[in-house]
Amino acid sequence: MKLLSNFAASPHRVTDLQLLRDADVHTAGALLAACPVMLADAGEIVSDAHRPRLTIVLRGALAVQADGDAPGRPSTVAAKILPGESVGEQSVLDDEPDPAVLTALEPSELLLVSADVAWRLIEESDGVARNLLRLLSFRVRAANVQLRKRQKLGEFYRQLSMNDGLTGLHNRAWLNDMLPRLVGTALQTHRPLSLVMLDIDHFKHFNDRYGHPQGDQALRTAAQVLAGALRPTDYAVRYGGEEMMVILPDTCGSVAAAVGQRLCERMRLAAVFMDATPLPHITASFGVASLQPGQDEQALVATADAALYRAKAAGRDRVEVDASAATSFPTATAAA
Ligand SMILES: Nc1nc2c(ncn2[C@@H]2O[C@H](COP(=O)(O)OP(=O)(O)OP(=O)(O)O)[C@@H](O)[C@H]2O)c(=O)[nH]1
Repeated sequence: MKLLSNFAASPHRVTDLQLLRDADVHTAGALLAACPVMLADAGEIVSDAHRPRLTIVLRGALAVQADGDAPGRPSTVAAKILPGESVGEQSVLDDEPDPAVLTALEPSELLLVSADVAWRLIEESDGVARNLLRLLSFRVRAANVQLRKRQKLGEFYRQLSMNDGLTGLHNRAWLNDMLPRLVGTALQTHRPLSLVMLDIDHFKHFNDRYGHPQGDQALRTAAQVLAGALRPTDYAVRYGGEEMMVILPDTCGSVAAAVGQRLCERMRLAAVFMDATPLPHITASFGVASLQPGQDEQALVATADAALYRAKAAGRDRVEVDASAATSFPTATAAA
């Protein structure tokens, strides 16, 4: 930056400065008189990372870049400071250098006000203090709005990362997070919990014969069958490839076996359409298991998976219920 003059010798007036709008012009003018007016070139960084100070734009414009931007990444402009506006108030108030990076967006004239002078301006005029409070309150409000937007966006991406893009079911990442919690809750509360694992039959053949997009459509149909047949408290997960899982909290083995049967029948009957063209029906094989005392989620999944492969070996399009479902974890009532 190049020194142009001090404020007293510049053509700018106290009344042009928003922060000093309600200040006594003579007192404020006297306090600002010796403050330097600098000329910054377009693109020049004008922030001072070592000293708190107020920077007031007299001509041109400044970009404020958030301090949280990762190095090497294009920075995001958090705010634009126009003639009459100031930046750095908070750094003056808490006596900490401002970590935000200020860049001149065009050739700009800037009034630099040290923390000492800024404090004297505040002490001399209630109007300046009031303007400052209004400004800070506005900024806090704007920051809160930004924060809420980011939180919403974060939640949106979190949801997205927990769902399978093809079927819309929960995905493996969701399962890895949730199943241990569901199992833990069931064990702690002595409530039953059952799993149904299913795998579409001869799906390689389906893909080879009708094409991968048609296979994708069959997977979507299978997911719809699951989603349409479950209670709101149940969960359907795409476990991987053409294998899916249904988690049934608070459900004993005999009920889970009936759910498996119902899903098996609905899968067999479900029509698969690709652009209004009907494709052959699909079937799936199912394995049902129920949580046992002392069992962890991995053992439970392995038990349901083993039952599923017995269903495959027995001819597919059927439900195999593991012995654990017959002796399912006692409900609170049964345990009492
Ligand atoms: N279209 C499509 N196919 C998939 C997807 N994920 C996995 N597959 C296919 O699913 C098929 C699974 O084949 P296999 O594991 O041999 O099992 P299968 O042919 O269903 O035979 P069984 O399970 O024994 O009845 C493979 O051809 C995979 O390419 C997917 O997202 N879309």
